[in-house]
Amino acid sequence: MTKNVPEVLTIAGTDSGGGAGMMADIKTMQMCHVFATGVVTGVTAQNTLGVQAALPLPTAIIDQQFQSVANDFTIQAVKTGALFDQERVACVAENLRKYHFGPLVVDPVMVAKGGAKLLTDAAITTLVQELLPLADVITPNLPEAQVIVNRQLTTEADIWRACTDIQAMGAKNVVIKGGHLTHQVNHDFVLLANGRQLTLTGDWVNTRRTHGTGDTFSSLVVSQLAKGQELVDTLQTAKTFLNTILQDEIIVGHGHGPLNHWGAEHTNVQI
Ligand SMILES: Nc1ncnc2c1ncn2[C@@H]1O[C@H](COP(=O)(O)OP(=O)(O)OP(=O)(O)O)[C@@H](O)[C@H]1O
Ligand SMILES: Cc1ncc(COP(=O)(O)O)c(N)n1
Repeated sequence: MTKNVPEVLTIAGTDSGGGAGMMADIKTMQMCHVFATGVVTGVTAQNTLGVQAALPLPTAIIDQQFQSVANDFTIQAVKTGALFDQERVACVAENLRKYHFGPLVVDPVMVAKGGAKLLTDAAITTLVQELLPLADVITPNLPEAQVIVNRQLTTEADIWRACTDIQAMGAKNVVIKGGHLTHQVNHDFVLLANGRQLTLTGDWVNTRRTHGTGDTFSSLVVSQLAKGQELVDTLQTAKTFLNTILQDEIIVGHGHGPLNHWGAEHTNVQI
């Protein structure tokens, strides 16, 4: 028996600890039954306790990976994760303008859970000017949204205004993940391209095993879009998937443990 499967691309850094970055992306994509390809932007020596070292890759090998993927695969949706610095952000944006990979989800990763920087301050302007206008969906968490709009976001009204401002910068659909708003509220704020606002809600899960939540969320969105699911349904699926797997912990590592990507198997989460 032969069959076609949707092909997707993640452009991200690796995590030797397996819980975040490209590793979390591929695990999520695998669970969604799409075929994952990857352009590695940099390598991190990392575990659940933190990031011990990071090495951005030369742009020549990033360019070559794009070319290798583009020459052989029919990519239906693509996401970006950790891009490290200005040079790599510009390189990725240039390649995304050159090749047509379908809907682009930009996860503007800036800081790892343990506090290590995964994007230099100097790269923020390049990200806003070059990558953000290409995004069909952008998924900043609250601290990332604050950096993008360059002001504190305290109230829900502040967050909705930030969604509008980020949309005005060129991203079509904006999702500000509100997990960092307080430690009990778990709303994500969505401003769709047509101006409609919606809130994704879910119970707060009291766990410290949250390494890779952002990567998993954006990878779920990319995978479901590649399979043809509508954006609103896709976002709701991503939220439910995260909520479900956060409640089904696996004991791995000694710090902020990774998610259990099998956790939605045998549940009614449809992916
Ligand atoms: N403890 C939790 N309980 C329930 N949902 C959570 C929890 N932590 C994160 N989420 C959800 O997971 C999704 C990813 O959000 P989060 O804010 O963690 O992303 P992030 O900070 O970008 O992640 P990362 O630090 O991995 O890049 C959101 O929908 C968020 O509400
Ligand atoms: C290579 C890479 N990409 C992304 C993250 C963010 O994930 P988290 O904030 O959960 O540590 C990370 N830690 N490492």
